[in-house]
Formats: sequence, structure tokens, C-alpha cells
Amino acid sequence: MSDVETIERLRHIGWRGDNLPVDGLRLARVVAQHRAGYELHDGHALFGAQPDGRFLRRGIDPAERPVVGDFVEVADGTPPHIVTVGERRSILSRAAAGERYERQLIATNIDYVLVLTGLDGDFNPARIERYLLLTEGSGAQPVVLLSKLDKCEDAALKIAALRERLPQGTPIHAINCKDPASTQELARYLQPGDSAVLVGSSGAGKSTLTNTLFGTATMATAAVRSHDSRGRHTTTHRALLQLPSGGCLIDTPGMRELKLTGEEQLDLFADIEALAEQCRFADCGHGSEPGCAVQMALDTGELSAERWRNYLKLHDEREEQAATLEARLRRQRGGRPIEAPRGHRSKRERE
Ligand SMILES: Nc1nc2c(ncn2[C@@H]2O[C@H](COP(=O)(O)OP(=O)(O)OP(=O)(O)O)[C@@H](O)[C@H]2O)c(=O)[nH]1
Ligand SMILES: [Zn+2]
Repeated sequence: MSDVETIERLRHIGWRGDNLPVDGLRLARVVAQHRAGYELHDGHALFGAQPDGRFLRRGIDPAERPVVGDFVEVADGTPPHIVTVGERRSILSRAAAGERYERQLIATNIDYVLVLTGLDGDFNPARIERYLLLTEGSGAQPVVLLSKLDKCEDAALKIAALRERLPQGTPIHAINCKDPASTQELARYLQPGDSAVLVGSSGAGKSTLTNTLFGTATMATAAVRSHDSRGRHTTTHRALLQLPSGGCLIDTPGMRELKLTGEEQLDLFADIEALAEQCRFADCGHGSEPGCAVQMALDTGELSAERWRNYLKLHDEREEQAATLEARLRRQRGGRPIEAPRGHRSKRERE
């Protein structure tokens, strides 16, 4: 195959570079990570690979290891093995579940995070805000998709309210996931070289939209039944889907349950933070204090109670994660005792 052909194929799995690796090495993208190794795609086919020994060394920063979305150079062999990880143009991460704080890379080299919410009973601006926060600082651009436009009578109202609430310039598209003419406007995010992930709660229409973008209903739920090592049935999703428009969709389980990392700036709520600065007391609790600008805005309706609650919730969650992060960094630096994170002392300590 000529280099031109190879580069063209790589574009369809999201590659944007121009230089192919030297002879003997092959460029491929990580599409899944299993306990037993990696699953890669070279624009042509899927194949399995193992990481080079240096990625397995103890003490290596986990962020240096290959993750889903990475473009890697592979040395052929039995099995093929990953020798280098290419520069990343974006990094989506989350706080790993568990007692100890850990920032976990979910996917790299993603250009668009398509946040899908139904305009029906699923419609939930707070959840959309949570997803938007998780793309903050990642290098990926969030795009809000509102599905079930065909089943919603007050769509215009909901869209207008959302536009007012989200940062200016956040793209919002209301669509019918079942109708190719309606999803056509998403092609601009799915051109050769583009990589997108689709996130949203169960029932929002992710499979339906994927099928429509893919141009066929035959893949039904995009899932294939297979057997795991113990012979149990497992459902695995297609991890990288090359779309007719030229771009690709990456599906990674990590995107489904998302926790804040503690590093978010909450830019999304800059207006609320500016408001709180105007309270008469610097340490205003925004309860019944006199001169509270937040209460005033809530009273006049300038700030909706629902959005204020969402801000508080995400703010507390961010603080909690930030405290754990801080404790962890301190432990790593000097092994000094870990203080109880701010805001999480027991009731008695606070008194
Ligand atoms: N009328 C209409 N129905 C839709 C639309 N999008 C999805 N649906 C329907 O909503 C239901 C759920 O859609 P799915 O695509 O399975 O949702 P999902 O997000 O993949 O759900 P999970 O697989 O549980 O994560 C299905 O019955 C779809 O046919 C839409 O834009 N319009
Ligand atoms: Zn206040």
C-alpha cells in the first residue's frame, strides 16, 4: 500500500499527522484496553498487541502508558508490541473510583464530546452541565445534542432556556436520532481526522444516533455477544466506528460513569462565582446573611434555584476531590501526615 493510501486510511481513524513511522514500525490507534493487552486499529483492521516492557515498569507515571485513543508505533512480532505513544492533542480524564484519589485517563485525541440528552422526560440541564465540566481543560470541545425533537412540543422553550444557561458559543443541536436528514448537521464534527465520543444517560438515543450516523440499522445495538474466558456471555461494544462522513466515533466504557477530578475551574459557573463576590460578607454562606447577592438573585429569579443547587453540588464534589488530590500529592512529596480534607471534618471537629 502506498503512503498516501495509508495516510488516507489513518485519517478515518482520527489521525492528523503527516509522517509515517520508519520502516519496521506501524502506526495504529488504541481502541480498547483489556487485562490481557491492547486492541489496536491501523486503519485497515483490528489486531491485538502488548505494551513494550518499559510501560510495565513499576513507578512509571500511569499517564505515560498507552490508553484508548492514543496513536502508537507498533513493532511487528508475535505478538506485536507498542513501542511509543504519540503526542496527545487532548486528554479526557476523571477521578478514579475508590478510596484513594487517582486521576485516570479515559481517552485521548478526542476532538468532540457529543453530550446527548433527550428532550423528553430525560431532559436535565444539570446533567448536561456535569458533562460539560468534565471536558473543561481536556482539549476536546463539547457539543450538546438534544434528541427526540420529533417527540417534544416545547422544544423551542427548552432550547432557549439551555442556551441562556450554558456558556456562550456552546454548540447545541436539537435532532431526531432516527432521521438521517436531521443528523446531517452533525457531519461537521465527523470529518476525516475527527474523533468524537458520544455520552449520555441510558435511553437518550446513543445507539439510535450511532446507527443513523453509520447509515445502517443492521448493527442493531452496536453490541456483539461474545464469551469471556470463563465462558460467560459478555456484551462488548464496537470500540471504534469509522463513519461514512470520514470521522470516527470512539466508544469507551470509561466515559459512562464520570466523576470530577478536582482540577475543574468551574468556568461554567463564572456568573455565579462573580455574584457571590458581591455579597456583603466575604465569608457569606449565602443563607440568611444580610446583603447576600446570591439570595437576592434567587429572589428576583435572575438565578434559578435549580441551577444554584447544581452549582453547589458540583462545587462540593470538586472541593472533595481537590482535597483528596492535595492530600495525595502531599503524601507523594514528603510522606507527611495527611490532614483531614477541608470541609470533611466530622461534625464535632467543626464546632
Ligand atoms: N422518536 C424518537 N425516538 C428516539 C430518538 N432517539 C432515540 N429514540 C428512542 O429511544 C429509545 C432509546 O434509544 P437508544 O438509542 O437505545 O438509547 P441509548 O442511549 O443507546 O440507551 P442505552 O443503550 O441504554 O445506553 C429507543 O426506543 C429509540 O428508538 C429520537 O430522536 N426520536
Ligand atoms: Zn451570599
